[in-house]
Amino acid sequence: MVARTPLLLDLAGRRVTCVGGGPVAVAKVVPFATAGAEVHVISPTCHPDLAAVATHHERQWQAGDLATTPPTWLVVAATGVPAVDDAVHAEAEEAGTWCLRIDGRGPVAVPSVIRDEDLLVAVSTGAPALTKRLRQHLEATLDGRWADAARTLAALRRDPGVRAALAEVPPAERRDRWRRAVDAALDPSPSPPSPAEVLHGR
Ligand SMILES: C[C@@]1(CC(=O)O)c2cc3[nH]c(cc4nc(cc5[nH]c(cc(n2)[C@H]1CCC(=O)O)[C@@](C)(CC(=O)O)[C@@H]5CCC(=O)O)C(CC(=O)O)=C4CCC(=O)O)c(CCC(=O)O)c3CC(=O)O
Ligand SMILES: NC(=O)C1=CN([C@@H]2O[C@H](COP(=O)(O)OP(=O)(O)OC[C@H]3O[C@@H](n4cnc5c(N)ncnc54)[C@H](O)[C@@H]3O)[C@@H](O)[C@H]2O)C=CC1
Repeated sequence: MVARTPLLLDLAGRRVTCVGGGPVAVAKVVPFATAGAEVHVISPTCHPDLAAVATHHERQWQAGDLATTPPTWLVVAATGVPAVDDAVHAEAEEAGTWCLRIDGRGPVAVPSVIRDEDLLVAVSTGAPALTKRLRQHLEATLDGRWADAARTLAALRRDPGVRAALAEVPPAERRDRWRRAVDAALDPSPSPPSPAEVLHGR
């Protein structure tokens, strides 16, 4: 078992290089482009859905391809050709670049994701087919009030008025107000307390 550590990455404006342009590359890399990554594909062929969101270099992988300006943050080894994916992976380790291998043999892997604006649930198991089934099960059973609460509370967390009000109270009181704001946001009663009022201490 590979014990991978879950992290949340902000890829906006960051360089992602994808070696290979087949259907699996599409599934992995289109979401990175949607998240704002600057995606370059190095591959003799490139699926149109990937070409639509990336710069396509129509050729095979060459040693030195990760020495880019700006630097490559993440490389996806997506040829399915072991010798090529090995070469990409080795160069990534040398350069300190994260490497997602679609054959599962790299340090980086993508989870299954349920996303509704500020709410994100990520799932991983040792078996991708089970991961997908669990994601579908959670999606079908996840109550919409969690996403509603996330939307409300994340907006309040960014609100300068709320930040200013909370800056004036000691950390223990701040934590208590957030805990009560969560209770308010999840309160199913017809006229629940307002999370904003709770955070302002009113
Ligand atoms: C390690 C990882 C690396 C990575 O790709 O990041 C990886 C590797 C491999 N996947 C393989 C096969 C399949 N992958 C899927 C589906 C998904 N695979 C995803 C992620 C991951 N797949 C990473 C770890 C995930 C984790 O930790 O749980 C998901 C979750 C996310 C996504 O792709 O967005 C997405 C579901 C999205 C959703 O929720 O819908 C299905 C199901 C289907 O297609 O219906 C199958 C066929 C059934 C099967 O084989 O299990 C093979 C064998 C290929 C072969 O044998 O030819 C390998 C290589 C290997 O490790 O053996
Ligand atoms: N991680 C996952 O979720 C999954 C992984 N897989 C694995 O993915 C692989 C198949 O992926 P597909 O996208 O279907 O493959 P594919 O064969 O359709 O695409 C491979 C791509 O790599 C390119 N390529 C080949 N040699 C190259 C080189 N030297 N330099 C640059 N590009 C090169 C090809 O032109 C093509 O665009 C298999 O190894 C399978 O085990 C399969 C299903 C799911």
